Amino acid sequence: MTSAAIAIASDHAGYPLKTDLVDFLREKGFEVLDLGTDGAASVDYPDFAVEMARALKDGTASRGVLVCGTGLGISIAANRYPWVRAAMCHDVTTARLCREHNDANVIALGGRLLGVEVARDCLQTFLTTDFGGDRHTRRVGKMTNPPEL
Ligand SMILES: O=C(CO)[C@H](O)[C@H](O)COP(=O)(O)O
Repeated sequence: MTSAAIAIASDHAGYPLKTDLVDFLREKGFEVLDLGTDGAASVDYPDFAVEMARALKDGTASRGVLVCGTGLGISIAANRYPWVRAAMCHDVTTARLCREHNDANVIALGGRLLGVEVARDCLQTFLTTDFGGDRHTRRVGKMTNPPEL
């Protein structure tokens, strides 16, 4: 892990889990960049995915955590940006493999689907698992620079 902050963002549906994960990250000693949302009022998850993409692009964050109701919409939105590899994870195996094989730099979690303990375990695994390199480097490169169609 680099020393840059871990960015975290959610919509209203992900806000309760985000609040817990901010505490978890701080307990673990990480610097946390909380990009919102800041309460239960209904918001649009793509707006927070954009802020995550911005934080990763300008280097204020090295990794990110995104939470919406399912983890689906906010990961789809973040993955519109080629430097974002957001992986929707629902257990520690997907959290491990998204790092080993995909070099994911963002974990996306479903705040309405996951219990807090499972989400914390996923995040811990995501943050402590290294990219495997080798053949996976070539494949990640193809995602970062896809052919023009
Ligand atoms: O999971 C999500 C996107 O994938 C959103 O959190 C969900 O769609 C929000 O729904 P609602 O506006 O009904 O609270």
